[in-house]
Amino acid sequence: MKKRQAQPADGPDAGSEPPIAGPPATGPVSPAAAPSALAEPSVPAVTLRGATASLGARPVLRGVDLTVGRGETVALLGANGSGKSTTIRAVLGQVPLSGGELELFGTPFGRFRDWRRVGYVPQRSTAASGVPATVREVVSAGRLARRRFRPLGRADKAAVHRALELVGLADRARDPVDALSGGQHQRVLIARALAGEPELLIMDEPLAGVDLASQEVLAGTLRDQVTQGSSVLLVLHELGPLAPLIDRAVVLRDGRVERVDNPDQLHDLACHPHDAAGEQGAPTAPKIETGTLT
Ligand SMILES: Nc1ncnc2c1ncn2[C@@H]1O[C@H](COP(=O)(O)OP(=O)(O)OP(=O)(O)O)[C@@H](O)[C@H]1O
Repeated sequence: MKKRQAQPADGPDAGSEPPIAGPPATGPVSPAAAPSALAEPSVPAVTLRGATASLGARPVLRGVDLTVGRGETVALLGANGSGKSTTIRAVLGQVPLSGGELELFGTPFGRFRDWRRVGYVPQRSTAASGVPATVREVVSAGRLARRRFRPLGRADKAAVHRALELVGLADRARDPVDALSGGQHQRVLIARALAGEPELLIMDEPLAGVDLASQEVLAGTLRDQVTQGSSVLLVLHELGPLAPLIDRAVVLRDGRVERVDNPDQLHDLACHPHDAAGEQGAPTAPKIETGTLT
């Protein structure tokens, strides 16, 4: 099935800021990559090699290797505190690496400017609740990396509308975000990321605290993105309705990759998440230890 070919992002409105995530922290960067890597669709969207990072004095990432290929959907799993959120925050430049290498679309992080290619859905608890804005205004912020400080054009407004339709909230566009339920709020954040038409979508626990209806909307939306060739990196506590979309699950433990599960193992985990052994006593897939849903 799939996939949309990744387009090289250049041109006058190419975004240069991280996606609604504040300025990236500075940190060591890998050696320069060839400029042609930006135009090379086979180059992974994300490459982390031996990434280490500390929060305060505490070493949190202890040598993480992670690759998200073009059109690939990778889930980060692991117990509470294993370093999942820190890993994606490192990919976004919010947590500086103390060692190792990070490349986005083949470009060393320190030289990466093309943030319009990246969409980010933060954990819902860190999202902008209490902000006096309408649903459309929040979703429009997803075009900022493309527009910088210029007003939205027709294409921007169409992209915002499309994103709202994708998450089933077009009829709520004028409502204040504070008038929405938790699950609907999560859908707004997803629409904000989708409005930027990213090639790489990064999501931190998109299912946490989300009702079944919104989970299904999310699964459908993600399927649509993947079909178009987007790459997806997401933190999950359980695979749930997203299981069929996931190509690889990278399980973290104590800031390191404990193991990587392929689609067959994922099928077992999705169908028998709590079975450590099959009917004959033969092991199926090792159980994924997850944190609790918040
Ligand atoms: N600001 C901080 N300062 C110091 N330590 C931190 C900070 N934020 C997180 N940590 C610690 O870093 C470790 C990894 O945290 P992280 O949020 O990446 O884990 P996680 O796997 O996403 O956990 P969860 O499933 O609970 O969201 C944890 O031990 C956590 O206590």
